Amino acid sequence: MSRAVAITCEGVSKSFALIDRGNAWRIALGFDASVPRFSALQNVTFDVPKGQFVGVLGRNGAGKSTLLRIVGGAYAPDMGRVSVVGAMSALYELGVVGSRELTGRQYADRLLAVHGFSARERAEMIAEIHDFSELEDRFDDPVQTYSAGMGARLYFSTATAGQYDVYLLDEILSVGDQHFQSKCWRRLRDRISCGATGILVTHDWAAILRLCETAHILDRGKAIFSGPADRAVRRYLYGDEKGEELLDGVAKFLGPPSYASTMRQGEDFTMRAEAEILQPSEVFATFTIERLQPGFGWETSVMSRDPVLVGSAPGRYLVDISVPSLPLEPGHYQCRLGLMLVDETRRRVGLDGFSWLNGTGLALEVVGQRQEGLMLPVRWTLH
Ligand SMILES: Nc1ncnc2c1ncn2[C@@H]1O[C@H](COP(=O)(O)OP(=O)(O)OP(=O)(O)O)[C@@H](O)[C@H]1O
Repeated sequence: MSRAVAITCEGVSKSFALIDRGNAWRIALGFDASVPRFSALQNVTFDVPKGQFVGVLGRNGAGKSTLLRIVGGAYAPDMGRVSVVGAMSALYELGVVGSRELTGRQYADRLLAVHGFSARERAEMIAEIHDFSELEDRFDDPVQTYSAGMGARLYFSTATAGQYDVYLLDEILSVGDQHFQSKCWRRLRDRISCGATGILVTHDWAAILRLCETAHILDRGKAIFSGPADRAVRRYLYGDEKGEELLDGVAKFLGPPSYASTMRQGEDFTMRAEAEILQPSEVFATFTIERLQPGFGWETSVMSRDPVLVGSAPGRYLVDISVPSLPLEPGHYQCRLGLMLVDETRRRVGLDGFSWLNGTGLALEVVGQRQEGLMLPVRWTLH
């Protein structure tokens, strides 16, 4: 069954005039046609299904923000078509743009009015924005007296105060301090869980993994990759989908490990791998079980505390891992198993491994009753 599409971007291209001192006067006089142009986006096509967030990755100047602005209607494309279904909130930049002489309160009121909220709705929302932004007394000071972080907090709080169908987010994750960032994440998750659709433009690939199922990579205005977010991140980080750079020739696994890829919750989990040390050196192994919680990110569910010494002399070694009474709730997980060196500065140097990041993740499905045997002994006392 095909899913409803909320955002369509079809064959979108955009160029900008290359302005320099020599030709600025031509633009000023409206002779744009004689000014050389530079192509910022070329024939970009993608859809965003309703209820999904997609990520857009790319190096500086790749065209990410231009694309987002075209989707949001701030720029008109030279060619192509964009359609967005539903009410939209666009967070193009973190900071307050225009109207800096207004107070925070007046600014929020104006932005909400632009989005069509009635005076009554605005009054309620402004109280909530005041609270969420934590601007306290400064909310009634002119925006031009705000620090960059305060401006970003005002803008984020206002642009996400209403429940919109579509969110366009440009590098929103650098908003304010850690405390405020985690509030922003909570709010976004809240909106997403209510069925919002969106596009997240960022250099922060971990944020893409937290929020998006699919992602696109732009390179000099062209979409060079579209696919699952983890593959896009590998490609963005490493230039191909192979993944992490590993140091060759020290130690390696002799084939994939053996383990049961489907198991019942509470059963003993075991995994066996064979490794070979090729050069005399202390080789360690690490093991984690993780899962991607859409909207929350990768969470580590089981982790061996420290890297474990496999051996130091060349030869073959059996690596056995066990997790008694696997304490995982039903769901789909990924196991990561790696070999590494730990250098004198305690930096870990990867030698070989199985990881979703390398495209060699070890899938694990846990079946059983949700919550069965996993209840923490929490006691409630209500006064
Ligand atoms: N209004 C504009 N006028 C002229 N050139 C522009 C304009 N907006 C963007 N550009 C140019 O278009 C190209 C793409 O810019 P864009 O801001 O979309 O890139 P980006 O991928 O978002 O980059 P960054 O990661 O650095 O924010 C850049 O070379 C930029 O200089």
